[in-house]
Amino acid sequence: MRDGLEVRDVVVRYGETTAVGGVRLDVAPGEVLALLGPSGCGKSSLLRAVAGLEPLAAGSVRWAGADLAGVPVHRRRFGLLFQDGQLFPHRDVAGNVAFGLQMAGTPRPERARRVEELLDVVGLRGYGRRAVGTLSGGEQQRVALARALAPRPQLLLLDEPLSALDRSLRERLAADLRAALVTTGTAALFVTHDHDEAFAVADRVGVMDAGRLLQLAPPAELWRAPASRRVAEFLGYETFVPLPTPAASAPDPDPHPHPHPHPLTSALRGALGPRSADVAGEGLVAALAEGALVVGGGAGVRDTGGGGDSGGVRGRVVAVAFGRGRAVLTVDVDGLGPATAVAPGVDAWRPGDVVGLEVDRHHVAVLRETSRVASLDGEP
Ligand SMILES: Nc1ncnc2c1ncn2[C@@H]1O[C@H](COP(=O)(O)OP(=O)(O)OP(=O)(O)O)[C@@H](O)[C@H]1O
Repeated sequence: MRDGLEVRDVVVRYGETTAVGGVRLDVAPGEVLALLGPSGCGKSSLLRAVAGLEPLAAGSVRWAGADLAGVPVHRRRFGLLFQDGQLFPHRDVAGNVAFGLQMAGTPRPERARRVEELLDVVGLRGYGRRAVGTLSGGEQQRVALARALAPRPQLLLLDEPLSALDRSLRERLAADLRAALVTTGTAALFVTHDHDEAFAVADRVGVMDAGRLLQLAPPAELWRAPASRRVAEFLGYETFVPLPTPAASAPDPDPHPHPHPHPLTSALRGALGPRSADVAGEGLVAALAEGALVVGGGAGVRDTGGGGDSGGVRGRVVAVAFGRGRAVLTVDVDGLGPATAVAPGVDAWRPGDVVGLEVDRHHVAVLRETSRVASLDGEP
């Protein structure tokens, strides 16, 4: 018998629409797993099926080895938290947090203790007597989280709980949400379309598309080695550069070695080092996220010549945007087209500048593309 949640080949259908097309995953006790994917990929449907709110067309959902088919929502001991926490407006903060405990018949002194404890966990100590209508959106979601955690659910199911909040609040709350789950040792399944949020909250992230789970891995592993271009795109990789097999490491001696590899190909191979050699072979692609191309040579220095330290990769600035303490440039790299580069200094750059570019390998992943793509070096 296994501990925790086991989702096995779950299918959810709405009439002709297959929203979830056979998903298998586990959530260990105390583990936080995020489901990441675009709107309509089926992540909410999967969450609702685990909750018991949607019938399974096929497959099974088990907790601690017991099949939950036929177990109604309120008997699963799973907590639910949605985008809009839906607090009871006529109860104060403590009354909201105490709700589940009251339903379970928890004695009053223990209830009061637990409410204090939970308000502390979500950073709202002393808020018990406040009317919920006087709270900010972020505070209301904190109360909703405390209310969901109070009855010690075996699993907390969260559907985009932060998406109604503004960005800076979301970032802070994502960190606080993770801390609250870890502190209370609560296993959670967390649905989001925001990769930063998934990375901030989860121990492992599952990337979903069109009702399928494409990859499930810890954030660092997912970031370093996305299984496909589709996964990489969801994670925020935006530019894809083919990496032809270098002549030296090709299985057969290449009758047409590349005498002049594209400077960017060489720079990527140099920056990636053994990572690109490890996965030598056909169809390798480097995926570049924002931050992968960095304007070298210090602020205000333009490279109009041979490239200097940048290994000869040059780009022409097409557009300039402000990026929180740095410039985010759209640069046209010969043979690659438009790509994003970051640069020190927020107002030192103008469209038309030619800049030298370096590669920051922490923002680059190597993946294998099944269909061949044209090479920067002019090889097929
Ligand atoms: N009650 C329903 N009746 C019919 N079709 C539905 C229903 N709920 C969802 N769907 C469809 O199932 C598919 C998956 O929807 P689901 O809400 O699970 O996706 P999602 O990834 O959570 O998207 P979002 O982030 O927009 O909520 C979509 O094509 C959607 O239109």
